[in-house]
Amino acid sequence: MPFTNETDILSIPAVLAAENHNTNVLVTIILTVILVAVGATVVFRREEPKKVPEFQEPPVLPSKVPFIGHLIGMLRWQVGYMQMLSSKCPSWPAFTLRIGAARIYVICDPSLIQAAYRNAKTFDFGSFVVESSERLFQISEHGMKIIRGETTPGYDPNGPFLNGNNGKSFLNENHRIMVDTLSPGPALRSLNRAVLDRVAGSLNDIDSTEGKFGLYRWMRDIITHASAEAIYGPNNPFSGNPKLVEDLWHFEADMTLLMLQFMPTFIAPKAYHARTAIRNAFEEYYANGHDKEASILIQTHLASCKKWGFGDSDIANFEVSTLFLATTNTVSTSFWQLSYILSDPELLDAIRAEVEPIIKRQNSPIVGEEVAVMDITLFQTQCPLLVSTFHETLRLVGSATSVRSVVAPANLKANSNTFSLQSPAVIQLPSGITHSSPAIWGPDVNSFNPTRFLASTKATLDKETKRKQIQGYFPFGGGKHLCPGRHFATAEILSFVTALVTGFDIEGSHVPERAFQKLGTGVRKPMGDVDVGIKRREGWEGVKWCFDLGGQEVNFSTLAGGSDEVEE
Ligand code: HEM
Repeated sequence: MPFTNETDILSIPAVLAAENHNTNVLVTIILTVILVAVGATVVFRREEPKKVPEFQEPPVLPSKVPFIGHLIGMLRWQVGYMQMLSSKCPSWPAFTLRIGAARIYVICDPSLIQAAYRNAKTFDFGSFVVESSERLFQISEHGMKIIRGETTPGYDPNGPFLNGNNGKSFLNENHRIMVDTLSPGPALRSLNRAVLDRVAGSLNDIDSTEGKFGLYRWMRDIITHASAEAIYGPNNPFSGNPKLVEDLWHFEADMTLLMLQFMPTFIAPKAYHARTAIRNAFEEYYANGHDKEASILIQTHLASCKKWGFGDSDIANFEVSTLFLATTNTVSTSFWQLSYILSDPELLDAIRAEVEPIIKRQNSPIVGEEVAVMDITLFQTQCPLLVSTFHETLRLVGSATSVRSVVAPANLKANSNTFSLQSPAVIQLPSGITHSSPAIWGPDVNSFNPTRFLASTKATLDKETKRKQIQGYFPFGGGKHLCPGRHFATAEILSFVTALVTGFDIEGSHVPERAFQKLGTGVRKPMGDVDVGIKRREGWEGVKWCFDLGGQEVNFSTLAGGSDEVEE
């Protein structure tokens, strides 16, 4: 399947070319040089390439600039680059990019993507976690030895990386802790309870005198404070410290540049100083014993860090990553879902009518006021349109790319496609490609269709389209590393958005343009902010908001989708 016109490959679709981006030439050149070196280290340090001749490799997509053309493309267009390439060859199930001698396999076919997720043994994520811990979180050499599994009893330098997928190692244990404490059960329940109490507090503080403010930033700050309090307890470093909240988002904005470890105070000064400030604040937090009031997630993680021998300084270094993961995608998803609903008056009315029955109004003898209690266990059964808009939002603005390294030569097989993949190599599974494919979603792929994920809509699809949509929609990734925070995020987003559309009138909202998507971003951000005014809706003026998690466990498995079953 050769390309007939190479110029086509590197020409830029209007939608991407129109986007604002600020990658300057100097930084691009520096990034290019350093990432070539990084890529070579990641790719070559483990094994020599071995060939599996049985089947063909995915076809090579050439670039006009030899050796580093695709690297320059990735740095210039970042997350959007794979989408650009794929739009030039929409029928290709996968393609290979060559950067020097290194290979990147980009998988576009939904069945092949799911096949790759299932084989976590061959397509490994651990090496990327090790690499980013070292580059982004400034872990000491002693800490890196623990992370690389070198302090594990019986460590065999020639054995499987990180002592195997499920073997004894700090990373495997930490992964298990995340999955266990964030899956439906008592730990998640208390986390949900804490985050929603804090969200309710923010809603109850709203009065009509606020004037205009930026909607994205306002939601960002509420979610950041609520998540920090739920995860780290009432004396978390962010409480009463708006500067540290700003710092978290400065870090988030330029963390890719920090990963280069090249003149960080020059190329990413705000992110660099922000990381130091957050790290110092967490060191003080732990020194003062505030972690005793933290969530089970943090207490279990801390016990594990201590057991494996991490020093206090490294423990503080880790924390920026936890809070970053817990907020970065949740904030944008909440903002977009709310904006899409508010932009369509008929949809807004329909959602208000759908959610009102799950909100009970009652006079509370405790607060002496009228309370609006939202039963969040009923989203799944009683609010199909709301849930459909949640998924449609994630389809349109969620474009995370899962990356895995191919640790042994393998065949990737699904339906009629089988490809041979060499090792070492990197595979990329960009959800941006499948989420925006007209072949999967139809001609209205670029529009927000609120009913797309309703069971009644899906029932009209033929079997093949239904299969492609199920497999091609993966905003939370998949396989062993499927986002463990998806239940927590779903509860928080749906509750927050539902309370806002039901109890408040938000004036001036519209759906903004999307910002240029930097490497490392999962959910796209808005370009700029949207100035709005907010006031209590007629009939809801005096109520206090409160979220009820019901008598039973809130199980968001069906809502958040996905399963973490993988081949071991
Ligand atoms: C709308 C919100 C969210 C989205 C769209 C999202 C998306 C993702 C994606 C795409 C991945 C990579 C999965 C892969 O490569 O297969 C991921 C990983 C992860 N997410 Fe989320 N996430 C969200 C919220 C959260 C929250 C709230 C938390 C924590 C409370 C969280 C914690 C994590 C962790 C710890 C990982 C790494 C998992 C691993 O390495 O095994 N996420 N997320």
